[in-house]
Amino acid sequence: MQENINRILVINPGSTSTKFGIYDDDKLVMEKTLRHTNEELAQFPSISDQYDFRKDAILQSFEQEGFTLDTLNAVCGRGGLLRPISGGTYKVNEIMIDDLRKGYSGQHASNLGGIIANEIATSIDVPAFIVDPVVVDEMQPVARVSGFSLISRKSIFHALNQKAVARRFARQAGRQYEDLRLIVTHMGGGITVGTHCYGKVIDVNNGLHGDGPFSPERAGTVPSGELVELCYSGTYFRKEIMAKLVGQGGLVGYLGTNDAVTVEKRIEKGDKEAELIYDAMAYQVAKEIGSAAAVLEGKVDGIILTGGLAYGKDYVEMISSRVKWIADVVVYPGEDELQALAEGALRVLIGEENAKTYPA
Ligand SMILES: Nc1ncnc2c1ncn2[C@@H]1O[C@H](COP(=O)(O)OP(=O)(O)OP(=O)(O)O)[C@@H](O)[C@H]1O
Ligand SMILES: CCCC(=O)O
Repeated sequence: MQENINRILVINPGSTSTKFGIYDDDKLVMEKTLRHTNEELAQFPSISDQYDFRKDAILQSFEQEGFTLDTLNAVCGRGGLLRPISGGTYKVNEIMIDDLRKGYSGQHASNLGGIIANEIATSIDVPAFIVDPVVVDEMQPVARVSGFSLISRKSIFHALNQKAVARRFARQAGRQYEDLRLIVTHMGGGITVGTHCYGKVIDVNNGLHGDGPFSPERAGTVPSGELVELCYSGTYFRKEIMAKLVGQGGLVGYLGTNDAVTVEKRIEKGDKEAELIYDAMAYQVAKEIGSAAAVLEGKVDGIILTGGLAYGKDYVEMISSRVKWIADVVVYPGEDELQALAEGALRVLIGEENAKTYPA
């Protein structure tokens, strides 16, 4: 390998997969998705117990592809439910590892990203980083006020992909991300709608167990009084209610599947319930985009739709037709997360940016 090229291993643990890639600078050399079955993961009581299983799977596959660790200049993982921090690239440190291990803000597969990156990097004495974890918090003060004085709104969202696609939009428009006012909607297992104002996400729904549109497997905002009544009805355990909000909410709760492709097939066959629920999911996303447009006072440079659901042409149309009066709608299906991790690490390795220190 040429001496002036930085080889970076990037790691993105998801709920049902571990994705990793090798980059020479920002060029993809190899990428792999290791899928984990329910049975495989069910043997681990918690996400942190999956650590060795996921790390060994990466290392084994890495070697099978003919790569050796000593060629790496850095390792970068997707960061997890840490303390709220601003966006950017962070060097992994002890406080971070401790927070990731205990799940400072909760349990999420991405908690393993920084831990695995750190272990591999330490073994070969190169730096380990995380980039734009799900807890990136750049919300403006007014967005934090929930209306219920005991609870503040939180920023938990697809920060890595949202920022990556926003930068991609800016590059394609010949502009700087920091000069744009954008609405970025990531639509995957969870759905988050971010209001990006001059390089900061000043408002966003908490897509994990907070608010916003319902999604393939999460309930999003629900009528609060009735939820409280249900919690105290004696019918459900706490765990069951939580599962109905996250994991078994949204499409799963109504239609028994989190797979939008299956839903589309049911609609084609004339399933009216599926049609209504699918349309409701688009309707709620469109309403959230409308709210973001109000936050940006109607001055919006673009609306970006991204994530797995953005592959669905009909679904995209159901949203676009409701919001295209606000600004042009651009669709980037899937996600750019591995590339975003590599670019985040590279910006630091080539001195374009300084790595931030967690938790400052
Ligand atoms: N071609 C397609 N048409 C419509 N929907 C699709 C298509 N491909 C994938 N999807 C849907 O996208 C959703 C999953 O999106 P994605 O893969 O981004 O989620 P994830 O990575 O599991 O979760 P998250 O993005 O929230 O981290 C599923 O509902 C899936 O059925
Ligand atoms: C909302 C945080 C990312 C996810 O959907 O898992």
